[in-house]
Amino acid sequence: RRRACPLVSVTNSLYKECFSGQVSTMAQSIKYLGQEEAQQIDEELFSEYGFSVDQLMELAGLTCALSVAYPTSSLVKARPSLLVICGPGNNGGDGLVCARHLKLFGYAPTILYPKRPNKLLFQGLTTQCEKMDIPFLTEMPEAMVVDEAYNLVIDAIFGFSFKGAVREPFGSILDVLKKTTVPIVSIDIPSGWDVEQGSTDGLQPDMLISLTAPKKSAKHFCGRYHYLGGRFVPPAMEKKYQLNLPLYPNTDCVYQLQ
Ligand SMILES: NC(=O)C1=CN([C@@H]2O[C@H](COP(=O)(O)OP(=O)(O)OC[C@H]3O[C@@H](n4cnc5c(N)ncnc54)[C@H](OP(=O)(O)O)[C@@H]3O)[C@@H](O)[C@H]2O)[C@@H](O)CC1
Ligand SMILES: [K+]
Repeated sequence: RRRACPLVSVTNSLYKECFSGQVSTMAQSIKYLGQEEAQQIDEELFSEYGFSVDQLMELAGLTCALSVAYPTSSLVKARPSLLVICGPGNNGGDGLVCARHLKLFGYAPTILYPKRPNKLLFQGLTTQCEKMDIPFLTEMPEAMVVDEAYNLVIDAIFGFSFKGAVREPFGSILDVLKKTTVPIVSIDIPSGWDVEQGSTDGLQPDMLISLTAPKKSAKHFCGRYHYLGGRFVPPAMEKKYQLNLPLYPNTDCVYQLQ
């Protein structure tokens, strides 16, 4: 059983105050996306709507940092240490952006980024983190070490393009994560889960941050906090895919679904 997550409990109570009475009714109608539909929307944002990957990745990663760090000034003073584990695709890119913003918010992230794509985008994001004095680990620590050294793990390993059996080195990393007790925050999909079916013996994160819209596997999420982020969907796209997104309040970029 996982320990209570002090970071997210504060976030939760604040959001409850803001949204009491509205959450369940509005959340019911949100569309849960299948894998192909999520990929199609992603592709269309770039091809038809003119967005660039790094633009949306910045917004996605910022949303994730905001979800973790929602005004918690006392925790910022304590400089909680976090482990951010980044995978080889865009989910990993979200993790790098998230780590950079968390550092700016006063947290002390450490990154594990074992498989780095040979692309300028990811090289740039890595350099930005290095220049912010965010340390990079060379290997995944044992579960006991993770529990002692970090207050929170951010899972940015796989997103909506994950398929099939987990390949190394990520199988071993996920095995360690399953043994840890420190709270886990998963970006978009709990890594290792089938994007639509979920997983019965996989990671059980405490927080899930769904980007753009939740994926079908999110129906199997049993953790405490489910946030929606990615407030960048143009209304015409929302209408076309009948996403039925909730109204983000004011200028907020995070919406609590659960
Ligand atoms: N529109 C949005 O909402 C936005 C979405 N964004 C984010 O993008 C995410 C989707 O990104 P994505 O398409 O790059 O896929 P993602 O899952 O990160 O990685 C694929 C990589 O994983 C690997 N891999 C796959 N299966 C594997 C296995 N079994 N075992 C081992 N490896 C496996 C695969 O490797 P390969 O098959 O190439 O060897 C490939 O390298 C999305 O979830 C969200 O977080 C934001 O950034 C921007 C706006
Ligand atoms: K993930």
